Amino acid sequence: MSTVRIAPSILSADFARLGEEVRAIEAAGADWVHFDVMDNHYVPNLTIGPLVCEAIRPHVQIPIDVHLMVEPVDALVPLFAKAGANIITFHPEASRHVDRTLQMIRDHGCKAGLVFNPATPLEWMDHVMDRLDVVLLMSVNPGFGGQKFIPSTLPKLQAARQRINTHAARGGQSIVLEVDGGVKTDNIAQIVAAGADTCVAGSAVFGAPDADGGYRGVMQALKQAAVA
Ligand SMILES: O=C(CO)[C@@H](O)[C@H](O)COP(=O)(O)O
Repeated sequence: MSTVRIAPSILSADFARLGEEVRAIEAAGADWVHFDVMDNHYVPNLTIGPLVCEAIRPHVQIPIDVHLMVEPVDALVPLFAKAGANIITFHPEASRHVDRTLQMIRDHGCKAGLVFNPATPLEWMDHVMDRLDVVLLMSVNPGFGGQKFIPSTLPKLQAARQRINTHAARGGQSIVLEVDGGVKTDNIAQIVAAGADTCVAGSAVFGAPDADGGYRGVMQALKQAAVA
């Protein structure tokens, strides 16, 4: 079985049963809970905040991976850290001081990461490599679940993987390479081959429940397809 991490995005979960839904994905083998925060300003959609993070925290042991699609960023960092987030990622163009925001996240005891939209250049990474725990490449434009994977993400993943490996070869810390948007059983192998070690999947997971309402079947299918 593959060692790729799967982080189901609860954007596609049943919000009326969120506690049950996150317990079900953990029981099915999910590695992280991916938690999409949208502010109707940086992105057109409006979703969930620290209160919901705090509410689901007691339901799972696995890390909560908070993806901030908000502008500005900094005021939310302490709130999500207090609400039980383990990882906080943000878009560099949404923060006036990227280095400071990364450090702030780490100072609050969370892993820190940058998120790159399809048209955001990877050069944003170069001067903050030593502050990064996660690099998240968006393979759709952020704002909505259920969109189609943008193929130009594949060479971009290879380029990000090269930067991360070069950094590690020079004695730097290890950095997770995560991809988000349109990940399915029929493209996950290519995505992992291009260098991703962590895949967010929203509609692919929550849109394919087992007969008992769990998600073991689809989680297993994604992990198996990742190494096919
Ligand atoms: O952040 C986002 C969208 O902005 C993602 O996390 C999506 O929620 C992933 O959903 P699918 O593309 O897997 O349905």
